[in-house]
Amino acid sequence: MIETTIKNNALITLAGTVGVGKSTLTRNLANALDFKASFEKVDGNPYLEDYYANFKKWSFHLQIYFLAERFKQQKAMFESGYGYVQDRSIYEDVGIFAKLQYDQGNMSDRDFETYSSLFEAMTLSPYFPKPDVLIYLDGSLEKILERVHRRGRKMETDTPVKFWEDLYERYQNWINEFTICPILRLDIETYDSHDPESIADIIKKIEHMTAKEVVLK
Ligand SMILES: Nc1ncnc2c1ncn2[C@@H]1O[C@H](COP(=O)(O)OP(=O)(O)O)[C@@H](O)[C@H]1O
Ligand SMILES: Nc1ncnc2c1ncn2[C@H]1C[C@H](O)[C@@H](COP(=O)(O)O)O1
Repeated sequence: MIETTIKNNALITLAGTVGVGKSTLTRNLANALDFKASFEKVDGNPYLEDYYANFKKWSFHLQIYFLAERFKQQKAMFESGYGYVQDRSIYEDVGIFAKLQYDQGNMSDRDFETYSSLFEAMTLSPYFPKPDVLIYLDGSLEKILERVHRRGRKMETDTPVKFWEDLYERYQNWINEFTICPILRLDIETYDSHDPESIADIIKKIEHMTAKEVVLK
């Protein structure tokens, strides 16, 4: 565990496209800070494989499932008083994934409106505070695809590269418009998640971003 000035009830959220390294960094940052880690569960997701096989049929079901999971996750974090590193933000679900499928005609107007109003109602609840910082992981698409293939989830490696290119481009646009909380951008070529010095360096950056303003008397 590292000595830090980051408040022990902080919420640090990681964002970035599939395979960029969120789960790995979430785990290592949480360990170093002695924070809890909140992961997005892929194993046991009842829709994910069907979704990749048929976006049109399963997009709405999958999004509702992710929202429900996210809600339970947020509630658990709220009730335990935070001190969490969170693997992926809810803002990506709606702003990137659901929107992508809607724009490509895989979610109807009616389904997208139902989904969006549910999302808005949820985020108005006290379970959804703004993160203290959002760490955005970025890198070249080539490097990210290499990681997706190394990890080897078949449903992802079988998905045409066009989908990953589209997702990647949407992420670039989304983060440039994101204003909900402070953003720490990290280039994945500049750190090693398994190296304690890299993690310490990232923690220093978070400290700078979350430091309270010093009031001079
Ligand atoms: N800093 C890193 N250097 C090299 N490989 C990494 C690094 N971080 C993650 N990986 C690898 O990349 C793949 C995707 O990482 P993961 O953390 O599962 O990404 P995400 O949660 O963003 O989908 C995994 O095989 C993981 O071991
Ligand atoms: N909201 C989502 N819609 C569609 N697919 C999603 C959503 N959230 C996550 N996913 C997918 C993308 C990956 O295949 C897995 C896990 O994501 P990862 O970035 O590897 O943590 O779920």
